Amino acid sequence: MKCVPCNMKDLRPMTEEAAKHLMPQVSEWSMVKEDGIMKLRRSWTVKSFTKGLEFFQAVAEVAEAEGHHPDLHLVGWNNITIEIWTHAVGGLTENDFILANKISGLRLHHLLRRKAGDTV
Ligand SMILES: C[C@H](O)[C@H](O)[C@H]1CNC2=NC(N)=NC(=O)C2=N1
Repeated sequence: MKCVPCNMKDLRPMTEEAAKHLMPQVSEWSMVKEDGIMKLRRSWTVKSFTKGLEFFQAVAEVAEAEGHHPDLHLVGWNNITIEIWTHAVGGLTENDFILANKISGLRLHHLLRRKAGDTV
């Protein structure tokens, strides 16, 4: 499935209930609510800062192909957190789940720390 443009008139954030229903499809991701905005969030620990940038590059390619863009955080040199939400509607849309799923499908094992707080 592909993302649809976020500026379509009829695009509205999904309800928390609807989002919860979709969560099993992005099982490694969590749903968080921040300032009233629901987001998908996932963290990884990478082997080095440079590997973190490689990780971001791979994610950027998916984001560009979809025309849907995550918030990328690289903090404390090797901790990556990605948040996905639809800025245009201030919440979650199906696009966010599509993007999360595509990011989960990337083969990025070689960039990750073994004893990571995350099992990919
Ligand atoms: C037209 C195009 O789909 C929009 O400008 C997109 C670009 N990427 C986007 N990404 C995200 N995450 N949210 C948006 O609202 C958004 N808008």
